Amino acid sequence: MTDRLVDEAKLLLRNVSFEVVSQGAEALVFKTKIHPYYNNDEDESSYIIKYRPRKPYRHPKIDKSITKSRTIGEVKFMFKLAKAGIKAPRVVSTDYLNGIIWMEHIGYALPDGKESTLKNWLWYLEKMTGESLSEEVQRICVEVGYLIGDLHLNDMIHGDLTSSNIILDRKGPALIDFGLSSYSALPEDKAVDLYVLERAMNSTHADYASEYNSWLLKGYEKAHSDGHFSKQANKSFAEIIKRLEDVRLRGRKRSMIG
Ligand SMILES: Nc1ncnc2c1ncn2[C@@H]1O[C@H](COP(=O)(O)OP(=O)(O)OP(=O)(O)O)[C@@H](O)[C@H]1O
Repeated sequence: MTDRLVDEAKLLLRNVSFEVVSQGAEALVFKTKIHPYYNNDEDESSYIIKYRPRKPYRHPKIDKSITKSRTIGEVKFMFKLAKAGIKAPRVVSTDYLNGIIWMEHIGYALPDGKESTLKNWLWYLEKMTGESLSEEVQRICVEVGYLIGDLHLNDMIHGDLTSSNIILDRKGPALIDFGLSSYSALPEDKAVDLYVLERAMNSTHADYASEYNSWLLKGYEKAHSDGHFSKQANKSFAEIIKRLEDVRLRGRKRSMIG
């Protein structure tokens, strides 16, 4: 399956050598050294190519239109993030008709060779070092919470916050994967975004999730209370947290009913 999709991508990306990074539900992700427009043989930069393949079970016309609108939606969201100064990869180029986004590669290799997603980093610490609750982990979780706070202060919703969709870069944490992103000023939508992350942390980092989640919320609160965005931000934080409690309650009821 993947081989066929990689072959399809090779046809679209002629003369571009790449390695496969991941195959998710929506897209294949490749890493390349090649810049789409200029000869960069001399520089050390890497790029990520995200490719949404055709879905054979969809009518071709509908498939084309879905791929086009999702790719454009993701690219626009990334442009807005850059404009708002929220850390995320910069878009280099897009071929939206073929579902391709070429973007800056961010992050670095962890000592075990894996990409520096928050998940891989926390797992590495959990398994290898016994330093899961260090001051550094607390600082990074607070920074991630602050980043998400900034996202929400700009009325932008990620839609799929997990520890895999946060990459630790030398310049600080950054968000990736905006395939489910949207725009909303509603506390409910922001609370659901936070709840998705809380659930993801609970399932992916079960032993330390309560500490991680409380540090993430601490950073989220800091973004709302340090006055860098607006004076009203504090009030909106209180509304979001109230909503988050409702969302958690609904989540618990749903899991009790099954
Ligand atoms: N700009 C980037 N820089 C570095 N690594 C990246 C970048 N974008 C994606 N990746 C890597 O590729 C993986 C998958 O990317 P992404 O989440 O965008 O794809 P996806 O198909 O939507 O994934 P999924 O369906 O699993 O959520 C990430 O977890 C990360 O390891």
